[in-house]
Amino acid sequence: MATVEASDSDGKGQGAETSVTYYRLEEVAKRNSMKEIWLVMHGRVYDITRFLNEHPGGEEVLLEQAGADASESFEDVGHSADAREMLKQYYIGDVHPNDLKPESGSKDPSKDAPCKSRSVGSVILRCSGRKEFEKHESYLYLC
Ligand code: HEM
Repeated sequence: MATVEASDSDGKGQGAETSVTYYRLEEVAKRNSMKEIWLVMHGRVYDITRFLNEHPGGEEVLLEQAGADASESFEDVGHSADAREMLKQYYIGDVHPNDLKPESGSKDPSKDAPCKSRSVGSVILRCSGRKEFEKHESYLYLC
């Protein structure tokens, strides 16, 4: 696990610092039981232990994905915007850049290029697997 500090990316911040915690996939994989269950979705790590009993789709499907990347199964179900909003409260950090894989299923070869992660000043720029900018807290994610 690693924590990286970064300042506000728009430069208009009040000097407030935020940090992101990176988890290795190896570490996530250990959280695979009802006692502690973590999932990876789109490069982000979620501790969904307290959500297990509340999931409208049941705990079984979550246990099947425990400790692993559940992005595809989550998208296959066609979860609502509400479900995506709920996710935020379980977010605990990002997958370590060295463990990031390009998202598969894209027919566009340009999207299959290996993901890059780099630091520009105090801002972490990271491939999100999509050709668009995405602002998350004070980080800019791009491909
Ligand atoms: C923490 C992550 C997740 C959250 C917050 C979440 C949330 C929800 C919510 C709110 C619903 C109700 C329907 C909707 O609003 O879309 C739902 C249904 C469902 N979810 Fe999840 N879900 C998560 C992960 C997963 C995963 C990884 C799977 C894996 C297959 C899954 C499978 C299902 C299924 C099968 C249903 C029932 C769909 C139906 O009855 O039509 N969910 N989930």
